Amino acid sequence: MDTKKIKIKADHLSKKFSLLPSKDSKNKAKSLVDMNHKNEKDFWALRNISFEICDGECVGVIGLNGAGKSTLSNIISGQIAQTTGQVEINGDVSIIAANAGMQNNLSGRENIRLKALMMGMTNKEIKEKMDEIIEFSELGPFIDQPVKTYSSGMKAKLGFSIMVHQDPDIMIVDEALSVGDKTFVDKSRKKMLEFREQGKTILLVSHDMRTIKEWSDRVIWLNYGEVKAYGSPEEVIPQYTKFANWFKKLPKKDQKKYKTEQRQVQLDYSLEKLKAEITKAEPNMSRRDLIEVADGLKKQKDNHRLSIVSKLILAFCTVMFIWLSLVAVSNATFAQSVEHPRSFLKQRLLKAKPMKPMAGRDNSKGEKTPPPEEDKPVGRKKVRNDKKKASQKSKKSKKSSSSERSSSKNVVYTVETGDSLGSIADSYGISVESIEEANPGVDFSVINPGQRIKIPAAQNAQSATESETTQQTDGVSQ
Ligand SMILES: Nc1ncnc2c1ncn2[C@@H]1O[C@H](COP(=O)(O)OP(=O)(O)OP(=O)(O)O)[C@@H](O)[C@H]1O
Repeated sequence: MDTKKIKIKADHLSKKFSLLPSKDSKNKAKSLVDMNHKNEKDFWALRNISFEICDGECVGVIGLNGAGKSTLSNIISGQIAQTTGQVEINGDVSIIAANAGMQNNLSGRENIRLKALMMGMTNKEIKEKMDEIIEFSELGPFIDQPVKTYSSGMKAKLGFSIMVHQDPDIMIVDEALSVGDKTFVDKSRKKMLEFREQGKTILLVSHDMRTIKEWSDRVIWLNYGEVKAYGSPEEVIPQYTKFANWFKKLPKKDQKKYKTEQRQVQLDYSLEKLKAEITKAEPNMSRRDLIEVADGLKKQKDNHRLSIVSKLILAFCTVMFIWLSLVAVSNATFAQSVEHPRSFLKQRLLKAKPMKPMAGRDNSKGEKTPPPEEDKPVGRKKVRNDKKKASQKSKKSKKSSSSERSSSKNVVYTVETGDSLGSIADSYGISVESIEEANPGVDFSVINPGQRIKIPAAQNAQSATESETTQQTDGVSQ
């Protein structure tokens, strides 16, 4: 009985990338309004991949350029997420790729620190291992230079040194053995051998069949995103070599035709095709499992597009943003705008009548205010900034309030939306200071709709007189 533990298990793994539309001017204009990315094309870099890798195994991954080898190693190392399927990883994974995994703007030393922290090493452990890692990397004084200045061989040396000192359970080596110089490659191989003897798992991505043959217990051959073969090196390598030789011997135009056809298959792939493949390969799958697969795939469907719920949330946020902007530029409070949305919108958008302050409710804090006092009637005249409008307004309101104004009592004015202290003072033909004096202790730095203000008696009477005079004049002229 095989007692080996499964270290990596992939089930119906797929990876879909969205290809951006070509950048001609027609597409550029379209892309600006293409919120749902409808012009983007789906490209399936991996399609329905399933395999298992056990404890202590070294599995080689081979295939032509663009076959999906790096995409697969990036999914297994957790750098990118798969589109469908499951990946089960039992243990810590560390990846060394010739061209990936480094922060290019950081120095070699900073990258060592960053990776060590990501692996959960403490500051003390990092300090203890730092010199050892730097020495293994052979980078000498270059360790403090930004990684973007390194050659690919130098990057591989740094990556490999970090990885072997992290001591992971699963090591992914993506083309890293082919870029260093011979002494470094020999040193790296020795470390990998030690690693293997400890019964750890290695995923080795390489174009070099000799390296694959030397190291691998099993080989996965990927071709344009799908597994063409998975088995012992003796089985798979000859099949792949035969295919690679056939491909190389094709005339250039036939090579191009073959590539175009294969890429088209990757573009035409879909979740429906994946589902059909799964049900065909596993006809005895239980109804429950089938539903699970179908549900899982449905969830992944169009995952880069906005769902209905997201669209609704987006629409709601947009409306709220516009509404709050209108509230911000008006003198109304949010509560008022919501309670009287029509008059608020009329006032803001159609520039019609100002919004009435809410009866019995104060302004900003939404606190209750007492209703207007009947023995001290509230001035309901429309306040305008210029004196002419103010006097016209006085005329209009004469019938309702001139007698009250001409009395020697104080008038109480209820502030309306759009009023300022200056405009109120103007409309009564009095000074701002006199209003302030008549309302001791009131902070007039901000006035709110619904706020009640005493208008001083003397000037009030004067305002009424002026108002009446204006009316008489008007009467003569008519
Ligand atoms: N981010 C991405 N967006 C769109 N397409 C991508 C992306 N990453 C990879 N691809 C495409 O996915 C396919 C597989 O790429 P991948 O790098 O995995 O191939 P590979 O087998 O590692 O190639 P190579 O041997 O040249 O390193 C390629 O056609 C590539 O263009």
